[in-house]
Amino acid sequence: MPVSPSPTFDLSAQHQFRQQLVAGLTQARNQGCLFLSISRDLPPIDPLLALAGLSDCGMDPQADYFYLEQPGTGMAIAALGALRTYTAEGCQRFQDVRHFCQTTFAQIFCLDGGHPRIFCHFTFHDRPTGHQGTSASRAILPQWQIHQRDQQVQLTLNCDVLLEPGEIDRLCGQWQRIWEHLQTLPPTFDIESVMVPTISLPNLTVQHQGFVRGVHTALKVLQTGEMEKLVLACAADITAPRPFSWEATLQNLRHHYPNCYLFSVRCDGGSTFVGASPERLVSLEQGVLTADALAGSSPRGGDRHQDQALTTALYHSEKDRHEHQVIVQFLSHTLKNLGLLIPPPGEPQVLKLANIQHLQTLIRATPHPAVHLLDILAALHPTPAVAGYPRAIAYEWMRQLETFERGMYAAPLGWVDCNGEGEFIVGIRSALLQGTMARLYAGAGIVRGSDPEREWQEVLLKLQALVSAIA
Ligand SMILES: C=C(O[C@@H]1C=C(C(=O)O)C=C[C@H]1O)C(=O)O
Repeated sequence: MPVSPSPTFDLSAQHQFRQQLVAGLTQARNQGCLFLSISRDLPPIDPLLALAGLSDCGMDPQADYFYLEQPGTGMAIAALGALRTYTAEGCQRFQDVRHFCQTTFAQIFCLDGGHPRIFCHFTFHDRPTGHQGTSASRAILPQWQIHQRDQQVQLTLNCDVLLEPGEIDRLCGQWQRIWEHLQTLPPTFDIESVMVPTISLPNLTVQHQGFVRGVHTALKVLQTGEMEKLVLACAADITAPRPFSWEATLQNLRHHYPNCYLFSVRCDGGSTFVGASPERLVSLEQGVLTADALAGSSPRGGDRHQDQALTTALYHSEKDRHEHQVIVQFLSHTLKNLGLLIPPPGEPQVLKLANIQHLQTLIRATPHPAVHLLDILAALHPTPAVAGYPRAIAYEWMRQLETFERGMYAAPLGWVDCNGEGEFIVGIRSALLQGTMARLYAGAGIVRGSDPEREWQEVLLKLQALVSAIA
């Protein structure tokens, strides 16, 4: 990906932007590139607010978008519009997406420290059936991107190098409108304008019975020793009097779950997928590769004393420690088999969220230049945290015992950049919103010693957290 030295134009002025765009397009064409990427530093803004308002800047309200934020660390990425899209399905889908990303990055000419990213989302199964129109894998080079890290915010525009003069005018006008929009944003979301959630869970008798039946079957299989863990999930459908808003839902979630990864993406069927996941699958940033082992759960206590008692019980629970260890071992072995160096993982920590707490171990590894992040994804997904172990057997049982299609639930979602760095999270604690309808997902890991009713309570806790945030 060729990169030009940084010019000193002030991109906020439209005529200067035009000059730089035209010069950049020529340079990009001369280098044989197909795309140009221009970036500009922005003053601190709220990236969610920025994305939510971009549709007022002449963007198609149905345009593709992607949002990922971890409020606690100040990381946020928002992308809008699709310049190039790729879809794939089948067992080679991660490798196919890697090939698309590498080819696309090689065709981008980056002006002025530009840092384009490709956003990717996947479904849980590599050939989903009967799902809501979402491709098994989708990778998008966006038109617009806002990236925030350590208080630094950057706006990036990606465009085709073969723009007609009329299209250049249109793009300059759009840049100007977006620039003005970002300048006039209030510093934070106007909480008054956020729709207050008023929905409650529907009657879940059928799900409850089906789930408990599934757990009993799983326990019998676990007893034979043929399987060590199975993750069973369920879906709850909700209808609201007015259409759901992913922006309002995210705003509610970011208040309750600042330590989680908040995400939302438009699916290719027109629905939106939204959630607050505590689980990173894998990230590679500044040369450090990290994968999260997250499993073993307990509710939070009503007061400090009770909460501490629950934390201690979780930490020392043989059943939860075993459930957790299955994942630590799986991640460590899989990364080692890919040729990565891994220091021995430490003892688990307890990750406390608003309503639930989990055992968590961060697995660090030294990346290998020949192993792309998407190859790591291919090897890791689905981990025993969301499928079970051994994977093939867990898969069979999951398909038999779950009566709904997982879609994007529990599947990877994230981004990669031209240096091969990126971050993927696991799309749990999530919902699919389509107009006035929402489908909420939640699951729990079953191991020997699991109690069916307690596991159902865990699922219910996760569903309740979601239902109290969707708006
Ligand atoms: C499957 C889910 O969560 C997973 C299951 C957990 C458990 O059973 O303890 C904990 C975290 C996640 O790995 C979900 O939230 O839907």
